[in-house]
Amino acid sequence: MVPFRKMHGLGNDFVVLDARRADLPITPRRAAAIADRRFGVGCDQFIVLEPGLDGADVFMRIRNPDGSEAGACGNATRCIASLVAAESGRDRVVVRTIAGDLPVERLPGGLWRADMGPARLGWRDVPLAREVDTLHLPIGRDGVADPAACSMGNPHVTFFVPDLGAVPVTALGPVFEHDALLPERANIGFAQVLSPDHIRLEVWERSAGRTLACGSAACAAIVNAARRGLTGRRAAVALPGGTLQMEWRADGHVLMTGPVATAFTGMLDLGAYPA
Ligand SMILES: N[C@@H](CCC[C@H](N)C(=O)O)C(=O)O
Repeated sequence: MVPFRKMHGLGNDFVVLDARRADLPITPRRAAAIADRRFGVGCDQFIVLEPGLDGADVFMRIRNPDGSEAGACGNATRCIASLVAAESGRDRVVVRTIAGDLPVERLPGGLWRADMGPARLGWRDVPLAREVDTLHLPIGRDGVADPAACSMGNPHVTFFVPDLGAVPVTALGPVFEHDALLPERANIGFAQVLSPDHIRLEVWERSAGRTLACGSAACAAIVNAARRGLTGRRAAVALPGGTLQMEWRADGHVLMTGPVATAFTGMLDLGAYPA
Protein backbone atom coordinates (compact mmCIF):
# COMPACT_ATOMS: atom_id res chain seq x y z
CA MET A 1 0.00 0.00 0.00
CA VAL A 2 1.37 3.44 -0.89
CA PRO A 3 -0.05 6.86 -0.06
CA PHE A 4 -1.27 8.94 -2.98
CA ARG A 5 -2.70 12.38 -3.45
CA LYS A 6 -5.38 13.46 -5.91
CA MET A 7 -4.70 17.04 -7.07
CA HIS A 8 -6.04 19.28 -9.79
CA GLY A 9 -5.45 22.59 -11.50
CA LEU A 10 -8.77 23.99 -12.75
CA GLY A 11 -10.21 20.47 -12.92
CA ASN A 12 -7.26 19.01 -14.87
CA ASP A 13 -6.68 16.17 -12.40
CA PHE A 14 -3.71 14.12 -11.29
CA VAL A 15 -2.88 11.07 -9.21
CA VAL A 16 0.40 11.91 -7.47
CA LEU A 17 2.73 9.26 -6.05
CA ASP A 18 5.93 10.02 -4.16
CA ALA A 19 8.97 7.95 -5.15
CA ARG A 20 11.55 10.34 -3.74
CA ARG A 21 12.55 8.20 -0.77
CA ALA A 22 11.88 4.74 -2.14
CA ASP A 23 11.50 3.53 -5.69
CA LEU A 24 7.97 2.48 -6.70
CA PRO A 25 7.19 -0.31 -9.21
CA ILE A 26 5.34 1.91 -11.69
CA THR A 27 5.22 0.71 -15.28
CA PRO A 28 3.38 2.45 -18.14
CA ARG A 29 0.74 -0.32 -17.97
CA ARG A 30 0.22 0.08 -14.22
CA ALA A 31 0.05 3.89 -14.54
CA ALA A 32 -2.60 3.51 -17.26
CA ALA A 33 -4.63 1.12 -15.10
CA ILE A 34 -4.57 3.49 -12.11
CA ALA A 35 -5.50 6.41 -14.39
CA ASP A 36 -8.59 4.58 -15.66
CA ARG A 37 -11.72 6.38 -14.40
CA ARG A 38 -13.80 3.21 -14.02
CA PHE A 39 -11.30 0.53 -13.00
CA GLY A 40 -8.73 2.74 -11.24
CA VAL A 41 -8.55 6.01 -9.34
CA GLY A 42 -8.94 8.05 -12.50
CA CYS A 43 -6.99 11.09 -13.67
CA ASP A 44 -5.93 13.10 -16.70
CA GLN A 45 -2.24 12.60 -15.82
CA PHE A 46 -0.39 10.21 -13.55
CA ILE A 47 2.48 11.97 -11.75
CA VAL A 48 5.42 10.36 -9.96
CA LEU A 49 7.75 12.50 -7.86
CA GLU A 50 11.41 11.49 -8.00
CA PRO A 51 14.44 13.05 -6.30
CA GLY A 52 15.45 16.46 -7.61
CA LEU A 53 19.19 16.70 -8.17
CA ASP A 54 21.64 19.46 -9.10
CA GLY A 55 19.53 22.53 -8.51
CA ALA A 56 16.05 21.05 -8.90
CA ASP A 57 13.79 20.58 -5.86
CA VAL A 58 11.93 17.64 -7.38
CA PHE A 59 11.75 15.64 -10.60
CA MET A 60 8.19 15.30 -11.93
CA ARG A 61 7.53 12.32 -14.22
CA ILE A 62 4.32 12.79 -16.23
CA ARG A 63 2.30 9.97 -17.73
CA ASN A 64 -0.83 10.17 -19.81
CA PRO A 65 -3.82 7.86 -19.27
CA ASP A 66 -2.46 5.48 -21.94
CA GLY A 67 0.82 5.20 -20.01
CA SER A 68 2.83 7.30 -22.49
CA GLU A 69 5.25 9.86 -21.08
CA ALA A 70 4.68 13.60 -21.60
CA GLY A 71 7.32 16.34 -21.53
CA ALA A 72 5.15 19.01 -19.93
CA CYS A 73 2.08 19.50 -17.81
CA GLY A 74 1.44 23.09 -16.79
CA ASN A 75 -1.30 22.45 -14.25
CA ALA A 76 0.66 19.64 -12.55
CA THR A 77 3.75 21.86 -12.44
CA ARG A 78 1.93 24.33 -10.21
CA CYS A 79 0.41 21.56 -8.07
CA ILE A 80 3.72 19.79 -7.48
CA ALA A 81 5.53 23.08 -6.82
CA SER A 82 2.96 23.88 -4.10
CA LEU A 83 3.60 20.50 -2.42
CA VAL A 84 7.37 20.88 -2.45
CA ALA A 85 7.16 24.50 -1.32
CA ALA A 86 4.96 23.49 1.64
CA GLU A 87 7.53 20.86 2.68
CA SER A 88 10.46 23.26 2.50
CA GLY A 89 8.71 26.43 3.66
CA ARG A 90 10.04 28.25 0.60
CA ASP A 91 8.04 30.36 -1.87
CA ARG A 92 10.15 29.49 -4.93
CA VAL A 93 10.99 26.00 -6.14
CA VAL A 94 12.30 24.39 -9.29
CA VAL A 95 10.36 21.48 -10.82
CA ARG A 96 12.42 19.38 -13.21
CA THR A 97 10.78 17.47 -16.08
CA ILE A 98 12.23 15.48 -18.97
CA ALA A 99 11.87 18.71 -21.00
CA GLY A 100 13.69 21.05 -18.60
CA ASP A 101 13.69 22.95 -15.31
CA LEU A 102 10.62 25.02 -14.45
CA PRO A 103 10.94 27.67 -11.71
CA VAL A 104 7.66 28.25 -9.86
CA GLU A 105 6.80 30.92 -7.30
CA ARG A 106 3.99 31.45 -4.85
CA LEU A 107 1.89 34.61 -5.35
CA PRO A 108 -0.73 36.11 -3.02
CA GLY A 109 -4.24 34.68 -3.13
CA GLY A 110 -3.34 30.99 -3.45
CA LEU A 111 -1.89 31.47 -6.92
CA TRP A 112 1.31 30.01 -8.35
CA ARG A 113 3.30 31.33 -11.29
CA ALA A 114 5.32 28.85 -13.34
CA ASP A 115 7.99 29.75 -15.85
CA MET A 116 7.08 27.10 -18.41
CA GLY A 117 10.28 27.71 -20.35
CA PRO A 118 10.68 28.93 -23.92
CA ALA A 119 8.10 28.19 -26.58
CA ARG A 120 9.87 26.42 -29.43
CA LEU A 121 8.62 27.36 -32.86
CA GLY A 122 10.55 25.31 -35.42
CA TRP A 123 8.87 22.47 -37.32
CA ARG A 124 11.37 19.95 -35.92
CA ASP A 125 10.65 21.22 -32.39
CA VAL A 126 6.91 20.48 -32.49
CA PRO A 127 7.67 17.98 -34.12
CA LEU A 128 6.06 17.92 -37.59
CA ALA A 129 6.58 15.12 -40.09
CA ARG A 130 8.00 17.45 -42.74
CA GLU A 131 9.09 21.07 -43.18
CA VAL A 132 6.01 23.28 -42.85
CA ASP A 133 5.54 26.87 -41.61
CA THR A 134 4.42 26.32 -38.00
CA LEU A 135 2.24 29.44 -38.21
CA HIS A 136 0.02 27.82 -40.84
CA LEU A 137 -0.36 24.04 -40.83
CA PRO A 138 -2.20 22.41 -43.75
CA ILE A 139 -4.61 20.63 -41.41
CA GLY A 140 -8.36 21.14 -41.32
CA ARG A 141 -11.80 19.64 -41.45
CA ASP A 142 -15.39 20.91 -41.52
CA GLY A 143 -14.34 24.57 -41.71
CA VAL A 144 -11.92 24.31 -38.74
CA ALA A 145 -8.55 24.82 -40.38
CA ASP A 146 -5.20 26.61 -40.65
CA PRO A 147 -3.85 26.09 -37.10
CA ALA A 148 -0.49 27.18 -35.70
CA ALA A 149 1.87 24.88 -33.79
CA CYS A 150 4.63 25.12 -31.21
CA SER A 151 6.30 23.02 -28.53
CA MET A 152 6.14 23.72 -24.81
CA GLY A 153 8.19 20.60 -24.15
CA ASN A 154 5.17 18.77 -25.56
CA PRO A 155 3.49 19.24 -28.95
CA HIS A 156 0.66 21.73 -29.39
CA VAL A 157 -1.55 22.77 -32.29
CA THR A 158 -3.90 25.75 -31.89
CA PHE A 159 -6.90 26.38 -34.15
CA PHE A 160 -8.38 29.90 -34.08
CA VAL A 161 -12.14 29.82 -34.45
CA PRO A 162 -14.81 32.56 -34.56
CA ASP A 163 -17.29 30.70 -32.31
CA LEU A 164 -15.94 28.11 -29.87
CA GLY A 165 -19.44 26.92 -29.00
CA ALA A 166 -19.94 25.78 -32.59
CA VAL A 167 -16.81 23.57 -32.63
CA PRO A 168 -17.40 19.80 -32.16
CA VAL A 169 -14.31 19.43 -29.95
CA THR A 170 -14.88 15.77 -29.13
CA ALA A 171 -15.35 14.81 -32.77
CA LEU A 172 -12.53 16.86 -34.30
CA GLY A 173 -9.99 16.58 -31.46
CA PRO A 174 -9.02 12.94 -32.02
CA VAL A 175 -8.92 13.38 -35.80
CA PHE A 176 -6.44 16.26 -35.53
CA GLU A 177 -4.48 14.56 -32.71
CA HIS A 178 -3.69 11.70 -35.07
CA ASP A 179 -3.02 13.77 -38.22
CA ALA A 180 -0.17 12.35 -40.32
CA LEU A 181 1.68 15.69 -40.03
CA LEU A 182 2.07 15.02 -36.26
CA PRO A 183 4.37 11.99 -35.77
CA GLU A 184 4.15 12.21 -31.95
CA ARG A 185 0.47 13.24 -32.07
CA ALA A 186 -0.33 16.57 -30.37
CA ASN A 187 -2.50 18.37 -27.88
CA ILE A 188 -5.19 20.19 -29.86
CA GLY A 189 -6.41 23.63 -28.75
CA PHE A 190 -9.48 25.43 -30.12
CA ALA A 191 -9.18 29.12 -29.32
CA GLN A 192 -11.63 31.98 -29.72
CA VAL A 193 -9.97 35.37 -29.33
CA LEU A 194 -12.44 37.59 -27.46
CA SER A 195 -10.15 40.63 -27.31
CA PRO A 196 -6.38 41.32 -27.52
CA ASP A 197 -6.03 40.20 -23.88
CA HIS A 198 -8.72 37.54 -23.56
CA ILE A 199 -8.88 34.07 -25.14
CA ARG A 200 -11.43 31.28 -24.66
CA LEU A 201 -9.86 27.85 -25.04
CA GLU A 202 -11.05 24.25 -25.24
CA VAL A 203 -8.46 21.48 -25.35
CA TRP A 204 -8.40 17.96 -26.66
CA GLU A 205 -5.34 16.58 -24.87
CA ARG A 206 -3.15 13.95 -26.44
CA SER A 207 -4.21 10.64 -24.85
CA ALA A 208 -6.41 12.23 -22.14
CA GLY A 209 -9.07 13.60 -24.52
CA ARG A 210 -11.21 16.62 -23.70
CA THR A 211 -10.12 18.10 -20.35
CA LEU A 212 -11.36 20.97 -18.23
CA ALA A 213 -8.01 22.76 -18.54
CA CYS A 214 -4.54 22.30 -20.00
CA GLY A 215 -1.79 24.63 -18.84
CA SER A 216 0.69 23.92 -21.61
CA ALA A 217 -2.10 24.38 -24.20
CA ALA A 218 -2.82 27.79 -22.65
CA CYS A 219 0.90 28.58 -23.13
CA ALA A 220 0.64 27.52 -26.77
CA ALA A 221 -2.54 29.58 -27.22
CA ILE A 222 -0.97 32.87 -26.09
CA VAL A 223 2.19 32.19 -28.11
CA ASN A 224 0.35 31.26 -31.29
CA ALA A 225 -2.23 34.05 -30.91
CA ALA A 226 0.50 36.66 -30.44
CA ARG A 227 2.49 35.27 -33.38
CA ARG A 228 -0.62 35.61 -35.52
CA GLY A 229 -1.12 39.21 -34.34
CA LEU A 230 -4.47 38.30 -32.74
CA THR A 231 -3.48 39.27 -29.18
CA GLY A 232 -0.71 40.97 -27.30
CA ARG A 233 1.81 38.94 -25.29
CA ARG A 234 -0.36 38.92 -22.14
CA ALA A 235 -3.84 37.47 -21.94
CA ALA A 236 -6.33 35.73 -19.70
CA VAL A 237 -7.05 32.28 -21.06
CA ALA A 238 -10.50 31.06 -20.02
CA LEU A 239 -10.87 27.27 -20.00
CA PRO A 240 -13.95 25.26 -18.98
CA GLY A 241 -12.42 24.69 -15.50
CA GLY A 242 -11.33 28.30 -14.90
CA THR A 243 -8.92 30.99 -16.02
CA LEU A 244 -5.12 31.13 -16.32
CA GLN A 245 -3.17 34.38 -16.67
CA MET A 246 -0.59 34.03 -19.39
CA GLU A 247 2.42 36.02 -20.55
CA TRP A 248 4.81 35.31 -23.40
CA ARG A 249 7.84 37.18 -22.12
CA ALA A 250 10.19 39.06 -24.44
CA ASP A 251 12.90 36.41 -23.86
CA GLY A 252 10.58 33.72 -25.24
CA HIS A 253 9.65 32.13 -21.90
CA VAL A 254 5.97 31.61 -21.13
CA LEU A 255 4.66 32.47 -17.65
CA MET A 256 1.48 30.80 -16.43
CA THR A 257 -0.38 31.86 -13.27
CA GLY A 258 -3.19 29.85 -11.71
CA PRO A 259 -4.47 27.96 -8.66
CA VAL A 260 -3.74 24.51 -7.25
CA ALA A 261 -5.92 22.13 -5.27
CA THR A 262 -5.86 18.80 -3.43
CA ALA A 263 -9.13 16.89 -3.81
CA PHE A 264 -8.29 14.01 -1.48
CA THR A 265 -5.54 11.73 -0.22
CA GLY A 266 -5.64 7.97 0.17
CA MET A 267 -3.82 4.65 0.08
CA LEU A 268 -3.27 2.72 -3.13
CA ASP A 269 -2.72 -1.04 -3.36
CA LEU A 270 -0.26 -1.12 -6.25
CA GLY A 271 -0.44 -4.91 -6.35
CA ALA A 272 -4.10 -4.68 -7.37
CA TYR A 273 -3.00 -3.26 -10.74
CA PRO A 274 -1.10 -5.10 -13.49
CA ALA A 275 2.67 -4.61 -13.48
N1 LIG B 1 -2.62 18.66 -18.69
C1 LIG B 1 -1.34 19.09 -19.09
C2 LIG B 1 -0.75 18.51 -20.33
C3 LIG B 1 -0.56 17.01 -20.21
C4 LIG B 1 0.30 16.33 -21.24
C5 LIG B 1 -0.36 16.11 -22.55
N2 LIG B 1 -1.55 15.31 -22.52
C6 LIG B 1 0.66 15.57 -23.54
O1 LIG B 1 0.56 14.39 -23.94
O2 LIG B 1 1.54 16.32 -23.93
C7 LIG B 1 -1.11 20.56 -18.89
O3 LIG B 1 -1.72 21.15 -17.98
O4 LIG B 1 -0.25 21.13 -19.56
